[in-house]
Amino acid sequence: MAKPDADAGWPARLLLIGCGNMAGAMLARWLELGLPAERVTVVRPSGRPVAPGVTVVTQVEGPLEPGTVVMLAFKPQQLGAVAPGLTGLIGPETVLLSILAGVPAARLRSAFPQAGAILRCMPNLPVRIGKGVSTLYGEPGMPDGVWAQADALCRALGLVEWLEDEALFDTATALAGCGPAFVYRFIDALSTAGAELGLAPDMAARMALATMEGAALSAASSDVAPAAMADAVASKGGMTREGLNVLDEEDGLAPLIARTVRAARDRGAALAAASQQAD
Ligand SMILES: NC(=O)C1=CN([C@@H]2O[C@H](COP(=O)(O)OP(=O)(O)OC[C@H]3O[C@@H](n4cnc5c(N)ncnc54)[C@H](O)[C@@H]3O)[C@@H](O)[C@H]2O)C=CC1
Ligand SMILES: O=C(O)[C@@H]1CCC=N1
Repeated sequence: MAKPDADAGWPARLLLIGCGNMAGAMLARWLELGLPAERVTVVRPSGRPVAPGVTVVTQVEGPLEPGTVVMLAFKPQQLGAVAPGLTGLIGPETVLLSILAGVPAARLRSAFPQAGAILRCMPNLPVRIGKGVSTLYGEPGMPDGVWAQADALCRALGLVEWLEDEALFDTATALAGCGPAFVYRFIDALSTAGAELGLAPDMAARMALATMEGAALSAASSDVAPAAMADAVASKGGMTREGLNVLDEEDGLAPLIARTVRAARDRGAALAAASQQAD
């Protein structure tokens, strides 16, 4: 796994505004790969320690050093409440990286008009093991150096995909940001189905998880498309085909997942609206 160069790639200072499930996973991975902990400050209302060497404060304090990367990692609905305390500290030397679902760059720009650069990043939880997906979008005209720094930071977390069209950001969020939750549900459903048909629940859980892991890893290391791999499992006249016939019914898995992803995507607009409140 490529990691950012010790000095060129890691930000001179990294300020996390919020450090819950998602930012916590990102930070843990970065620290594991060598991000110097003393460069990191976390703002969190609880003041609870995050990791050895990382400074934790309950309120953001300025001034920020030039070149500070500020990562917004609280809930989108909190933007209106958090922005006023932060906006005066964000200047032309600050890079703002937002992982807030649904919140458009224009909304961030109106909250932080002085920011040197504004990027959106949509990671997912497997970043913790370097197997995440991060979708990135930068405001037009972003300096190359900022692009490269964000790219390197996120590449340390797994796959990186840049979007040119921000209108697709909610779709990318639904697919990859929310995606792990959908996959976890599938694993659970597979396991439950096995248990309902008589397997011991703990055995079914182990088998479902290992099957998902093996299937995903083999698909990732194969040139064959997943749809064709499914057919390769199905022996002619055998058992798999009977199962696939159910999944492939007109109202089977594909339309279900399409509705799932669409519902998640459409929630982005509501989060964008909520982020406008209390401004
Ligand atoms: N959980 C996930 O898989 C993903 C989450 N995201 C985004 O990450 C952001 C955080 O989500 P989670 O980590 O899941 O939520 P979380 O609830 O685990 O973390 C949010 C954190 O923000 C902190 N916070 C609240 N008010 C604050 C304030 N005034 N100043 C500083 N920190 C404050 C809370 O103490 C909490 O630790 C959201 O905007 C979400 O859209 C993005 C991609 C995936
Ligand atoms: O549920 C959410 O809104 C965030 C965005 C992607 C994953 N969690």
